[in-house]
Amino acid sequence: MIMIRIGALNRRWSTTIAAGRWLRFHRGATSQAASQAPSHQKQVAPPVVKPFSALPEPMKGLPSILKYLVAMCTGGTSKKPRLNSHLMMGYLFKTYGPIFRNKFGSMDSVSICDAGAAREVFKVEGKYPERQDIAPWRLHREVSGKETTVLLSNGEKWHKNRTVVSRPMLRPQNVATYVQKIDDVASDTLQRIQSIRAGPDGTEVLDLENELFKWALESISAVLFNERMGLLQDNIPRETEDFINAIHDVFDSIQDAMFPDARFNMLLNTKGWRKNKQAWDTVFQIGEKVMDRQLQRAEERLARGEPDDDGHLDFLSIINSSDKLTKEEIYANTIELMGAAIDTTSTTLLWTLYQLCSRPDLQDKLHQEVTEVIGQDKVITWGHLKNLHLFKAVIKETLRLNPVGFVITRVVQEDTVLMGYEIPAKTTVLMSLYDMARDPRLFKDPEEYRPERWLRGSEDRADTHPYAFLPFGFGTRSCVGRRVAETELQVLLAKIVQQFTLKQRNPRVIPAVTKGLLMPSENMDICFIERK
Ligand code: HEM
Repeated sequence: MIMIRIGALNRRWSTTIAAGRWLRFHRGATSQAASQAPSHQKQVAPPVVKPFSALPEPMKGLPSILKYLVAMCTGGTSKKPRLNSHLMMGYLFKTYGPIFRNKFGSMDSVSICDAGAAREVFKVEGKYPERQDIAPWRLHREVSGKETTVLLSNGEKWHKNRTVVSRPMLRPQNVATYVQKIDDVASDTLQRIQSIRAGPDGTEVLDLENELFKWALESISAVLFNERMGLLQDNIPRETEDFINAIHDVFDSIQDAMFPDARFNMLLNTKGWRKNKQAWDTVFQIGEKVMDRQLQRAEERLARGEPDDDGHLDFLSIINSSDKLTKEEIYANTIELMGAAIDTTSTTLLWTLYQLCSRPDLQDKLHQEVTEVIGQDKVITWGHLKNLHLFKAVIKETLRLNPVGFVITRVVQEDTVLMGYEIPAKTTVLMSLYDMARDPRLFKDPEEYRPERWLRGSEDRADTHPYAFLPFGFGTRSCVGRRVAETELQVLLAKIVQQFTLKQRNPRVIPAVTKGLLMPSENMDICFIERK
């Protein structure tokens, strides 16, 4: 058992009370801690804090392999059994309450579904916040001698890489210079959507998931290298196709390579591990080739004293000129950004289009907004984006109900107390965005897709607990591609709404499955019908 000083506990308890007060004030208490909070501070004895070992623990004592099999069976939306972590977590929260401990192979973590407790976690994330180890990805770097950088490293190493990468990715002045490239790609994507529509009435995009995936990869390549990969043409180069498939596999294999234990899977060379390794090998092999070509071009341009094609420096040239990173670190950072940029952004757009299909009234409102803000302009600019308020609200609402990264994780750096339990330093805490979004104490009518709740001045507007909605994470370790992702999403969505109305061929609810990220479980058969 971990010994914690009483003074430190009291201090933390008062912050838990503050979080609880917010919630009771707004919609009633959400956490156990809050519900136990005393009404007259003076007369009340310090609350009893339970030890770590008292945390509810599903399937306590069962071997990991058995737990894994049971977990596979609770993830029953897809045809074959698979580990649908978001469903499993939801089931466990319902059964064991908003906090429980999970021991799985070498992993020992605590899961929470409580905004006040999430706030407490971030208070002790430390100077160099750490996420849950993505062991299969890290182990691949270890065995192949590749660097871990902004996504996968920790401590001072992470900080050094993050500092270099943040500037070109997050500073609004820099992101504004990417809008033209993002707009170019979106225009080509729109043309492609128009030309490949098929199905009985010629309006359906048959493999929309893959088409949006190509859009996201084409967009991020334009931002990172200032190079178009040619993905929106009919005949894609073989190598590019391999790259796309490999990026898919990186996510698709993550659960099979991670559970019940990543190192064990590596040693046994299981199917999941082999798929993960092969995918990363391909991503590095092709990615490094593209970067070599780009760096050489950039150096030649520099030697001739010429700026970039459009007068701006691309991401790769900026980080290459920083002198703070080795060539291997530059490669690994860029590849990690690409890996993090593609499925996340394309799936978010896919979920948004799906949600819009059941809200024709909302499509009309979006059309009205885009007409007012952009009018007949062909190119969408940074200035336009500032005024697309409903578009922003729509994307936020998608990320509330369908957060592609459905849990945020942190390794707490100090002993703390969460919802009345001692949590020792170095414990990994998983915060479920998916379950918080469905909690009626945090969101009114939580299951309803209602973007209006995010609009200032709207009747539906309600205060949201600041830690209940974190689709891009929190603090210094939050998503470094957030601005780029939001820009890409707003620009393509605006162009789609300008030209089409959206309908599902067979309207139905599409459940999510977890393939590393929260993905649709089946093809959505969305039709793009030309607006009159
Ligand atoms: C809708 C799209 C996206 C979503 C929902 C999303 C979400 C997230 C989340 C939840 C995290 C973890 C944050 C945390 O632990 O606090 C993250 C980290 C990260 N994201 Fe994104 N992301 C998106 C797009 C992108 C794009 C386009 C890029 C690259 C251009 C990117 C690059 C990264 C990187 C490098 C990290 C790790 C940052 C670090 O550890 O310092 N993401 N993202």
